[in-house]
Amino acid sequence: MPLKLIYRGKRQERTVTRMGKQPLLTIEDLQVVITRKDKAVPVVQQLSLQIGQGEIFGLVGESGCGKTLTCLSILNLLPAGIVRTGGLIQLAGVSLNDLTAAQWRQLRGNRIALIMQNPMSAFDAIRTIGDHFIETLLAHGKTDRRAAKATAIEYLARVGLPEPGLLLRQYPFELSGGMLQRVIIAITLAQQPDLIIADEPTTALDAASQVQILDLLAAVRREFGTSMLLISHDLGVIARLADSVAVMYGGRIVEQAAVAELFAQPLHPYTQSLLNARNSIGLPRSQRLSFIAANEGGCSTGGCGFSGRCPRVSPACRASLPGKVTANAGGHWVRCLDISAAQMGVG
Ligand SMILES: Nc1ncnc2c1ncn2[C@@H]1O[C@H](COP(=O)(O)OP(=O)(O)OP(=O)(O)O)[C@@H](O)[C@H]1O
Repeated sequence: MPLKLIYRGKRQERTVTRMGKQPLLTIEDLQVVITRKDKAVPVVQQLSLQIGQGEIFGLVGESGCGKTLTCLSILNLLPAGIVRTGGLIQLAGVSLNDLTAAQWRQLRGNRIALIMQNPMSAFDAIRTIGDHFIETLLAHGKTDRRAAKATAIEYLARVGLPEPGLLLRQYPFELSGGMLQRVIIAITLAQQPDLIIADEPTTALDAASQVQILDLLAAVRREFGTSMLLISHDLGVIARLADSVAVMYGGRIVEQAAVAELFAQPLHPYTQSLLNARNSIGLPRSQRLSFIAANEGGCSTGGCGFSGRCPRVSPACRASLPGKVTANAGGHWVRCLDISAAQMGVG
């Protein structure tokens, strides 16, 4: 069932400013470290990105490259033993660096909402969908219980869930994974956040539910103008939804571009391997164009983190970290020493 949305107030203004010049989220030089056996191991380094109003920004990379810790840094929700040691994070031009605990509580959900990978883990098994929905709205100071129930019914219907009144009385185990993810999206939308962070929102779902949830997120952006940071290890998901994409490897962004540009002209050898691996899904392993081994995690502190696996490696790659090279127009850049002038569109 399609979203039937009526623009009101704040929402209407947001749609008008969609894809405008002022970035909604700015991250500059984010650094995150894990303490392991009294040693600080960097796991996210030099990470900078901007997400525009109404933009869907994809962050892609294999397991352990630092995608989730980047999201949790934005929400100040890093687990114990993992700390942000540097970087600036701004929402609509306002720094989030020095917020109090109360300000963070206010910001989460109301301004920035998180949709996680496994919808079941977001629910308490002994509480109904209605308990979750209504208490979330009340906790964010939106309204009284009666009005919260009416809002819950309205938003459950908007995300295409049938019989929302009945649904409020059901328990999480009575719903499929796809339905629970819809409930989470409904709860998220009811709080009218400026930014949704969707961390692998379809990974735990069956194939049919995956497509439905991706279509729903596309409709949310179209109808509400909400900006999104979409995390995925799957380039197919990014291609379907995102406007721009950053490719992460070993805790760093190694390439960034508009989605169409990245797919048409991937420059970093790691991005090329990711695309080749995707194109060869379904073929026997021996016939695949390439196969990428799992990343051990942690950032390289010497040369390029991909140098150990790179087919185009040179001694210089192991000696120093490649800087950002701007390629073509439209904000496409890459961290690689082996980029020719022709590839950069200047030769
Ligand atoms: N709670 C934790 N304690 C210790 N190390 C952690 C913790 N969470 C993440 N890490 C480590 O930090 C690095 C980055 O992890 P992160 O979860 O951000 O990766 P990811 O790209 O999101 O991977 P995945 O797709 O598997 O979730 C990895 O080496 C991971 O092992």
